Amino acid sequence: MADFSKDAKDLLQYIGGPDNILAVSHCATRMRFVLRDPAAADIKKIEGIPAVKGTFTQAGQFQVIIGNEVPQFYSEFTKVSGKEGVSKDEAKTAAKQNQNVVQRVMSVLAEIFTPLIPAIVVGGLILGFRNVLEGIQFANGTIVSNSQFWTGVNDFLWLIGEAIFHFLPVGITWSVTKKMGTTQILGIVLGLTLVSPQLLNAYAVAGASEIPFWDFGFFQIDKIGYQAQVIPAMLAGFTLAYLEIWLRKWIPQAISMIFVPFFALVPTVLIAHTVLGPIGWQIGQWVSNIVYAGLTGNFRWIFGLFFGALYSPLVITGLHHMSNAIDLQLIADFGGPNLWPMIALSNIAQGSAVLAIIFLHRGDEREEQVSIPAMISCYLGVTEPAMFGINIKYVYPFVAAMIGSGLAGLVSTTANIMANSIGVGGIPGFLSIQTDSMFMFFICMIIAIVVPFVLTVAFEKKGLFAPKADEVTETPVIETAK
Ligand SMILES: OC[C@H]1O[C@H](O[C@H]2O[C@H](CO)[C@@H](O)[C@H](O)[C@H]2O)[C@H](O)[C@@H](O)[C@@H]1O
Repeated sequence: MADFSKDAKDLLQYIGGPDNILAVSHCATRMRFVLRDPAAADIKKIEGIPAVKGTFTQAGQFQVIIGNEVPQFYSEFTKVSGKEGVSKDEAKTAAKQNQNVVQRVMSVLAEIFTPLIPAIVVGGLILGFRNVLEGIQFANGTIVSNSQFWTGVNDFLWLIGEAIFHFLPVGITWSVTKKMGTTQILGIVLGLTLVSPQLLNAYAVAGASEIPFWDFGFFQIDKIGYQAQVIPAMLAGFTLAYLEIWLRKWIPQAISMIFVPFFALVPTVLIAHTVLGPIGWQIGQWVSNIVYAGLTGNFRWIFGLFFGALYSPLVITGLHHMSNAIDLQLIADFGGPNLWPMIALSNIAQGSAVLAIIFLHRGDEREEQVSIPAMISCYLGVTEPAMFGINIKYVYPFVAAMIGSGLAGLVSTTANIMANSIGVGGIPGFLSIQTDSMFMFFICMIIAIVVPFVLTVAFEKKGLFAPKADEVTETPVIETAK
């Protein structure tokens, strides 16, 4: 494991010392700071730190790209700086930063869904494996129909798959309370009330001859579950969090322990089952119907082309995780996401552009220390080390990857490629693809590997999209928001 103690100390010094840090956190590959005085950070020096692959400012956050080892770096940084996490005041300061409404919505979605990804990826692999066990027809039937052992495995794995996908509202309401800094256990309880076995399962609603209800004499409330639903859970989660924040302002400290949780949770559960749930379900269906129509309509190839090409620039902004909200709604409504396969292809395309750079610059040991791990990381679903360490630096590999990804996206939507779930967004991504889409997904993978590779080689040879030599030596600074 790398020793980051010196790099962490240097970062602390160049960023302006502990007093200049209002908040620090990290995501999959970056340290994210809210700085008191952003001008006090010496960007040139920070980018000279060996562990740092680049910096940029997005939506008021100063982000320092470290790569996959960011959790270790973060823990070292918290030791040397004594700074950890985000306090309420700090969060307020961060919220005041210059974000427009769209940016705010996207970053909120990204923050809520990022903590859920590890579980969703496990779920995706499980669904893919179960698909092989019970979905593929061999000459004498499926694996499950021929083996008690594999039937047992298949049933057992659904315990985990169901927990991840059907009980997803619990993860969402928990994540909302975590993001809002309110009581997380209340978020978990609220989520459980949306998927409780006392309710009619969401998947049984369409075929039910009658809907059970709570009978209050002069009015009734339907007992409907919100299994796998995203928007009802988000609406309920935010209602709970804002109600709790509001109650804390009014209820005296001495009795807040009893009254705040009670008056936050009970009304929220009631509103969730009367208003927010039905409305949220409807909105969720509209969103997924619109996206699904875009992904399956006559012009789906254009949608695929643009989404494929533009996904990696979206990753640069850090707002890409909001796509998980849409994919999860597509899973709930259509049994699988058809947006996510393009995400996996885009990540593969970035890795392939780096592969071309490794080939073109073979023998450059210094660069290979960055490029080889970055390529592996891309092929396993994390692209920032590749993009910030190599592709954006040289520009033409990034353009080549965008073109390759756009073409792969075009083919993916044209062929209606569908996944079982969100999976590992790289080469292992094929494990999460539905069996009847598997062949075309392999074709798309070939496109996402070959096109960026060939174009990167061609662009370098022809000098196309290449920055001037003196610009390449600098690690790029990408300003995506002022
Ligand atoms: O910012 C980290 C990475 O985020 C995305 O990948 C992660 O989420 C994907 C689902 O949206 C999942 O398939 C992948 O395995 C995860 O690593 C993004 O696609 C990556 O480019 C990015 O590096």
